[in-house]
Amino acid sequence: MNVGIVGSTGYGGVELHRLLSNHPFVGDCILYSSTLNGVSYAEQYPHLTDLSTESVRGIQVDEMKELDVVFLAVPAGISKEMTPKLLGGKARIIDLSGDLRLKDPKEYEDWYKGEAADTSVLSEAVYGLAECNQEAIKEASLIANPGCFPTAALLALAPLIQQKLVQPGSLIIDAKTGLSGAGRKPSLSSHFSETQENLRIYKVHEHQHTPEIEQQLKLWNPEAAPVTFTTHLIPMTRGIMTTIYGELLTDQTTEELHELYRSFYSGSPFVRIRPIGQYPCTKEVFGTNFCDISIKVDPRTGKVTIVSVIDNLIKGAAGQAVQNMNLMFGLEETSGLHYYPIYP
Ligand SMILES: NC(=O)C1=CN([C@@H]2O[C@H](COP(=O)(O)OP(=O)(O)OC[C@H]3O[C@@H](n4cnc5c(N)ncnc54)[C@H](OP(=O)(O)O)[C@@H]3O)[C@@H](O)[C@H]2O)C=CC1
Ligand SMILES: CC(=O)N[C@@H](CCC(=O)OP(=O)(O)O)C(=O)O
Repeated sequence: MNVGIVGSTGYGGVELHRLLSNHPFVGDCILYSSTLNGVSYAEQYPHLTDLSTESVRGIQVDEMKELDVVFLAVPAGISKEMTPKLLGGKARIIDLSGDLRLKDPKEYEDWYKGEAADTSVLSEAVYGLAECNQEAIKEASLIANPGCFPTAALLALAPLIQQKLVQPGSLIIDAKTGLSGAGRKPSLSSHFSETQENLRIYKVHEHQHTPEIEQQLKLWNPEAAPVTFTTHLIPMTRGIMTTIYGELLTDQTTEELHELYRSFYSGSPFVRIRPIGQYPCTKEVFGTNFCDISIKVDPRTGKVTIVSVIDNLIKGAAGQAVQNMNLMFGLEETSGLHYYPIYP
């Protein structure tokens, strides 16, 4: 398969390049940039010296349409313009941005503060939460790859919500992220002096991933209600942890819920349900496509606590995109994604 990466100079793009360069079924991997043409990729990323011999090319839509897959690793606001130009060609498209995830254009306008993609494009886009939407993903020509926080939160919640075991409206999703989630372009809030030895809450009740989480919860259970979702910046490069609290509707024990989760994810090679009493940390999934989950009931309060961790650049972005590509092309779901976590 021949693939292209738009936004190849960004963090999502360089992670896609790493995974696709080591993928057994990928041939050419063409690197596109909106600002550079003919510049060596290893010059942009010196850790690839003698490993990457490619140069970055200017965006060429006609050429991209003839590839097998085009990954759009570009900021929100770009792919909604680019996707209509690519649709109808040979290439299947996987968009890593938030442009095509929300089905209701009004939701996009409210949360992303910009004009939504055309409704015909939105209706063609399949939400690429790989563990939960496989049949649609296999047939899709356009994938809206999930956001990093929704991936961690939704995988942690899927069994509970689908089984209607928690009080709708009681859910609190408390998330922490490393700084690479903000992309390569530096800003004041990602400045070393502003972030090291510091912990900061941000976008309180305004995070653009809130409607994405709620949209999927409602598809699983029409009675699902708005969630409380908060995000915090942690002085580390990669990793997301979500700690989720919800009120149980029945007297479930930890053992029962643990068994439910194990059985729900028994066919999912990238979701690891931890043994009872063991809680995952971000380092234990660093550099991999895993999502590790733990669950515990508090009989005193009748509440359940679920913890999930992912590597934001892999399961939260490039890795899930490659997993979706594998599903779309009938390959083993794990092709090119067999990495052990880098530890310590
Ligand atoms: N970082 C993460 O953990 C995650 C990111 N995402 C999403 O993935 C996408 C990429 O994120 P990330 O790689 O972190 O971001 P970066 O800022 O690191 O990279 C984005 C790249 O997009 C390209 N770009 C910028 N403007 C344009 C434009 N007008 N037209 C075409 N290309 C443009 C730039 O490359 P050039 O100038 O060379 O064209 C840039 O390198 C974003 O939508 C992000 O929200 C999703 C999940 C997790
Ligand atoms: C640390 C940091 O700033 N993370 C970003 C991650 C969001 C993202 O990647 O954007 P999408 O909406 O395209 O998924 C944030 O919280 O907004």
